[in-house]
Amino acid sequence: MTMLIRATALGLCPPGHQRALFGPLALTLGPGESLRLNGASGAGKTALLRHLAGLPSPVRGEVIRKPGLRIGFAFAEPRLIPGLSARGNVALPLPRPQTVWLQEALDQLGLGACAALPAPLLSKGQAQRVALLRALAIRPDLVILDEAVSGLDPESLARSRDFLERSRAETGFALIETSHDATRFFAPDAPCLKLAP
Ligand SMILES: Nc1ncnc2c1ncn2[C@@H]1O[C@H](COP(=O)(O)OP(=O)(O)OP(=O)(O)O)[C@@H](O)[C@H]1O
Repeated sequence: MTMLIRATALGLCPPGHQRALFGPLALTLGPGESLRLNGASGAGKTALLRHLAGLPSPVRGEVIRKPGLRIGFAFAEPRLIPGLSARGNVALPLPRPQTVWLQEALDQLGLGACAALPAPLLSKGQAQRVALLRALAIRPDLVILDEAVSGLDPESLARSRDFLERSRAETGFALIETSHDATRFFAPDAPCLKLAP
């Protein structure tokens, strides 16, 4: 099977730490596969996810990504563009205007009424749903969710779960996720990689 990501000799020993927080460890992820990352606060989950995605990170180790791999990344902190509306943030990474998809997606996540609001006026849970849609908008091969739904109420969580599952059924993306709340994993039965010394 073609691998999306293959990583080896992963490890983290941040400046000022006497010993490694985790590693060495390796992981591979193929199309449509899921992986959960587990570890105490400060274990290095966000740092590892950033390293896998090619973002600046103190984690060391080789990462080979399938050429052209499209990664949709959503963090606990939504990191929306403040000068754009909710709709504008989701539309930003779209390669071309997809008005129908956009409106349906916003409605399905319960964001229809706030779609025109500037990002700074959204609640945390609204902003997290916008960030989730933005991650899915590019039709990614791999979705990385880092505590991405931690602020959602049960109904918003259920809507997000439905939307993510339907998107996944259409495009078959792989998923790596982390959550301190085990009930908030989208793939709770997926293999779990525990980060620990
Ligand atoms: N750019 C960086 N430079 C130096 N150290 C860093 C950097 N980024 C993270 N760290 C350190 O790496 C360690 C792991 O941080 P990280 O945010 O990955 O933990 P986490 O497992 O995601 O924690 P939480 O569950 O609380 O979000 C922390 O000690 C942090 O200070």
